[in-house]
Amino acid sequence: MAGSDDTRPQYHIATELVHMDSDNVKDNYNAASVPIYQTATFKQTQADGTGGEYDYSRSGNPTRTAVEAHMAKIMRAERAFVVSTGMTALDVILRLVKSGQEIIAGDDLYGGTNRLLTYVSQYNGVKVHNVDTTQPEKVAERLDPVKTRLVLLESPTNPLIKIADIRTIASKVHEQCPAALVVVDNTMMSPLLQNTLELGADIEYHSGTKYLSGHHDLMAGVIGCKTAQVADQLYFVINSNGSGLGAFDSWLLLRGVKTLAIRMDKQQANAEQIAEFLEAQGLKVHYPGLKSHPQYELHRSLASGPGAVLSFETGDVGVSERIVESARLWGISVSFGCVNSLISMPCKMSHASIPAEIRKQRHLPEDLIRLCVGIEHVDDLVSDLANALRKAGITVKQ
Ligand SMILES: Cc1ncc(COP(=O)(O)O)c(C=O)c1O
Ligand SMILES: N[C@@H](CCSC[C@H](N)C(=O)O)C(=O)O
Repeated sequence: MAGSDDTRPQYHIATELVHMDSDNVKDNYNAASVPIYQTATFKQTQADGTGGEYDYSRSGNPTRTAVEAHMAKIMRAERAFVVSTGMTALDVILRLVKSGQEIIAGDDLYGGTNRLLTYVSQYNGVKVHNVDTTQPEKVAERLDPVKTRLVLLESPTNPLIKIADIRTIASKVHEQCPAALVVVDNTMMSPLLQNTLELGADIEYHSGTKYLSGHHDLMAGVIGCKTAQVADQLYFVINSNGSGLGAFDSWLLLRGVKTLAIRMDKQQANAEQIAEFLEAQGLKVHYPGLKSHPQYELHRSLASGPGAVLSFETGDVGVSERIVESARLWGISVSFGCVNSLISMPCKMSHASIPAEIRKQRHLPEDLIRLCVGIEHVDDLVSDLANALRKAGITVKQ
């Protein structure tokens, strides 16, 4: 880990989230909160343009450096970067892939990720294989020691909450394709619940728009790299295309991440109760905290909790629409990871950019409802959901 000090105690992640290493916060006045360096350029002392630690905010900014160093510590990364959105994080990573090379990705993945992968396959001469990542052998079948450059995983997947055995897949990839990189979108778990670099990934990225910030008041992406070599390549891209996060949003992200543990603990506890309530109604619920989840044990071996996003099927699109529109506390909205609870229909919202025939091929149910559980009182959330189910014609057992 960058800048690690062997004599420093290793604290629990909930503690690490709150405390910043003091050498990451250089400030003339000992400000308790990292200052927002809202500046495009920095004065130099030498005629050759040197003499200052920073020269231009596209290349580096002290507020951004502070949150990047903090995220590297939290993710146990050699180096971390913060960029303008989660999709920008993926876009920066995809610059590592050249024409003629191949990517292996899941067949259940965020709609925007699918859209960007489709773009690179159409315009950049990159072949993308979409496979069922719940089966490591399906990934292994597509590995090519010469062509495979990236293996891109989500676990749990968005929106069907399937689990990829990151550990097994990473070891197969590294064994068969030493030049390939394993990349994991860890947005749904956050670094609090799952550390994918320790599970074998080379790059972990997040939509910082979600749990890391927690309040839906900014867009951000976070990338953690296992090696300095990959980090140098990604920094070159970020400096070249100007995708680094601005100072104010860096500051907001840093403020948000400090409360990640307390938010996620509450959101997850609520989600567990809501998943049990829905399952008790006879609905098909996708949530790795339920023993009925086909990969319950696998998920427990990868992560320290099931998180706070779940989805369920009603068997009828009209019924699902009535449930979504009848909820009062659950806001109809895309995104997740915020303190307030959200309800959505992925096929009509977050995953609408995946063409209908591909959604069908990949068995993405049109009636699927996704719940992103917040920190409200769980009784209010259950009661609001029960009312919505009743309004949609479902008999509710309490
Ligand atoms: C799993 C996942 N990864 C990445 C993204 C992209 O993040 P952003 O919206 O910050 O670009 C999203 C949602 O947008 C997502 O759900
Ligand atoms: N209209 C947006 C939809 C964003 S979905 C955001 C989030 N990842 C989710 O899963 O809810 C788009 O076209 O990208």
